[in-house]
Amino acid sequence: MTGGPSPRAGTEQPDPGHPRTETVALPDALGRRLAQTLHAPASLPRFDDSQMDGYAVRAAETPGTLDITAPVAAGTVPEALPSGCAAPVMTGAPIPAGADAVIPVEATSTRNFADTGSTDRSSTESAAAPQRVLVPATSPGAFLRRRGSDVVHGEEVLAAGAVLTAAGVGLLAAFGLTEVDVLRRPRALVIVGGDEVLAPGRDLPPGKVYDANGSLLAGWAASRGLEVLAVRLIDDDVADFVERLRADLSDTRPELIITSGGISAGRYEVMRQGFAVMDEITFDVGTVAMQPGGPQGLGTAALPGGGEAAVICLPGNPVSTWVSCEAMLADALAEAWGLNQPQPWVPAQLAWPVQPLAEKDQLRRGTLQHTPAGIIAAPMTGTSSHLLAAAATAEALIRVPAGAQELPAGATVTVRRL
Ligand SMILES: Nc1nc2c(c(=O)[nH]1)N[C@H]1C(S)=C(S)[C@@H](COP(=O)(O)OP(=O)(O)OC[C@H]3O[C@@H](n4cnc5c(N)ncnc54)[C@H](O)[C@@H]3O)O[C@H]1N2
Ligand code: MOO
Repeated sequence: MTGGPSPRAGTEQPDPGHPRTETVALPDALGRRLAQTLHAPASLPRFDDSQMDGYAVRAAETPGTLDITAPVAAGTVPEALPSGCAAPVMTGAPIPAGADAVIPVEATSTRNFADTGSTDRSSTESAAAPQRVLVPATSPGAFLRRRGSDVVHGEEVLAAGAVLTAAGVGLLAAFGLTEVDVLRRPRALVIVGGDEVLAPGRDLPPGKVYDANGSLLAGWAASRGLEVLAVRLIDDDVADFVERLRADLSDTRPELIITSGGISAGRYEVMRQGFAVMDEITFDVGTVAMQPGGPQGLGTAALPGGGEAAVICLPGNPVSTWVSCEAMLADALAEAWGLNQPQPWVPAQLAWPVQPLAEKDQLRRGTLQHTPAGIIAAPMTGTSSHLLAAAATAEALIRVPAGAQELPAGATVTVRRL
């Protein structure tokens, strides 16, 4: 089995029941994708300003001794600079008309504004403040930040679909924006369970286990850029599962359904048995040549009134579920919906010998050490898919390709940092 959810262009509207974009407040826009191309609504900087705490001068009047005018604080509008004068300007302050360069204060006879006189922004009076300053030679444009030198009004700054980084969010705020239109996150429904699986927080009768996968999948899906609509914890009652899923298809209208467990060869395989009786679901289950994460299901669910959801069924062992997400589903989401790219697979050298499986790639959990010679990958002891505690300390997946021969220490494998 290859692939993931049926690929769709990142901006396509899969469900007519939901708008393609939404408006979010700026801090919440981090990591979201822009709905429309952004053209700069203003030039940045908005005015010529000073790059340094220093003196605004006419370059042609340097070097020399100049009269000191009133200081120019950031956030004020200065008088024009008379000839023969130097205006103290603070970083970010507008440049007085007539000045064409700034000389950092430490390059002048003043050395440091902090020790010279009043902190009253409007005051020109100070017993300690010198009246004249000796400045070195400079040239026009020195230490000036020209209006529009970052971006010019009307210029394209970010393309539709671009992921907003922290710098991107800061840029929107610098333009004075408080909210932005972003592409809606694909809507995911998580279904986990089995008769033995109970929600954490309750007493645990003998033979039962707490649901690890609901939280695991919900957290992982949100971190990959999905909107998690709900986490449904079901038991092995097939009729109940079908009824609840039909209600969810109608009410929550997911674009992706991620299930965990209930798909292998047992007597009680609720997902597999439930999907089989639902006409609105096409579904196939098979095995990929990978351990953990062998059993996998893939399908689609038709939504009432139009639209469809991709159905991804992951094996129930917690490490199998998790490894399936990190090694396959992340790539499928990036390809299908343009969500964040997972870490690349990169070469590394085994820290110690490893015996591969004969016919399946094995995804060992391990730690990485970065050395001048490259990355050393140390696989953890134990390969079984119930070893969640070990997985929780892993830094990387280590792909050990199928083969008969033991791989010696130093053999090259590929690793994906988690
Ligand atoms: N005869 C065969 N048996 C099994 C095969 C096979 O090929 N033939 N494959 C094995 C492999 S590999 C895996 S992986 C599992 C996958 O089984 P299911 O996806 O059907 O998962 P379950 O049987 O429901 O559960 C497996 C295991 O995981 C625990 N589990 C399930 N859900 C949760 C949860 N939400 N939180 C915590 N733990 C969970 C469950 O209790 C079981 O221990 O099948 C093998 N068997
Ligand atoms: O593939 Mo199962 O996931 O080995 O445990």
